Amino acid sequence: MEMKEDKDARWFELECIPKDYIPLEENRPQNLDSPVCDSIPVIDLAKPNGTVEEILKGSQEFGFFQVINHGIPEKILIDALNVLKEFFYMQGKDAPTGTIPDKKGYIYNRSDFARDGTHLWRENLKHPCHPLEKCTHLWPDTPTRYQEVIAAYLVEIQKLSSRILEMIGEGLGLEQGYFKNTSEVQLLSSNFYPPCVDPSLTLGISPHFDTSLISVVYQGGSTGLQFIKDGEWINVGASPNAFVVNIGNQLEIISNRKLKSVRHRVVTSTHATRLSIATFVNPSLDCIVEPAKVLVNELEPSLYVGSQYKDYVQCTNAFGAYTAAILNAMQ
Ligand SMILES: O=C(O)CCC(=O)C(=O)O
Ligand SMILES: [Fe+2]
Repeated sequence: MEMKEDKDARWFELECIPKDYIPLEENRPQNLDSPVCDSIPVIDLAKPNGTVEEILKGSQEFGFFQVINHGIPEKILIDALNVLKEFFYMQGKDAPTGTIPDKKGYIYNRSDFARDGTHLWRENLKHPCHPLEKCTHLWPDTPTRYQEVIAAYLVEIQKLSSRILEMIGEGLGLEQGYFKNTSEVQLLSSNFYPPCVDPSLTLGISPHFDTSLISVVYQGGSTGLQFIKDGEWINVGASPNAFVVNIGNQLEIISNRKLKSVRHRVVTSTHATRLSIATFVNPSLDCIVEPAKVLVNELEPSLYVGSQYKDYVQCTNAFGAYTAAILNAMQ
């Protein structure tokens, strides 16, 4: 995506990287020449057969796959990227960070902290999305189109993610509709990663696992997302109309580890800006998450103790630094 680079002098006129953005040597991105993975499945959802098997293969081997021909109108995707781009451009140097949602609302952060205390090379906007009708009006209202455009985007993500979860359920041998009333598109997290003069010294997002069932990411053809495979960082390819889907910890539990939640990160680029929209499809807060009964037997005993998703979120700070505020806003 073309981005004009006049947004914020704090990001774009930096010729050397401030010390507090540089992690300890062992936490820096090593080997930035990692290969682009051509083996993670790119699944054509318009195909009549074989998609369930491909989705399962991607989820077992890599924890990642992409989907194309998903039927979501391109305009909805482009509008969403554009309105988020405008939102990020509007946050001035002096904009307050860490806006805590009061009841419901949103959180905007610039250069938030990685676990080791260094700053990440990104800006981030996060907000609850469920139930949609009840939160739309509490999201940013500048740009003025924000709420309308993002709500339209999320309606499509709800449909797409239900379809994908249904296929995953089928592949695992779960009863039809297993996820139907127990999963929600709960959170949106959008990231703006400006170019960086030395990508070997910074991280857009540090290595992490997602705490979702699945995460659905639109990256508009940009690069930077990497996942780990056999100890090596692999780039997720950039196809403009594809969604990247990855398996989160909750689905790893429900599948009794047949599907893998895989560590991933975002690296920066010297020339390209990355804008991504991650949506987290999570269990409803009061769900008890445990391995599905049909996947547990004498030969394959349960590998996890069940726990309520809300407790899990609370105990692991699953929604990031503002988990308590977001949880509060969601209840
Ligand atoms: O695609 C991205 O920019 C990173 C999204 C991600 O991994 C996350 O928000 O958990
Ligand atoms: Fe993630």
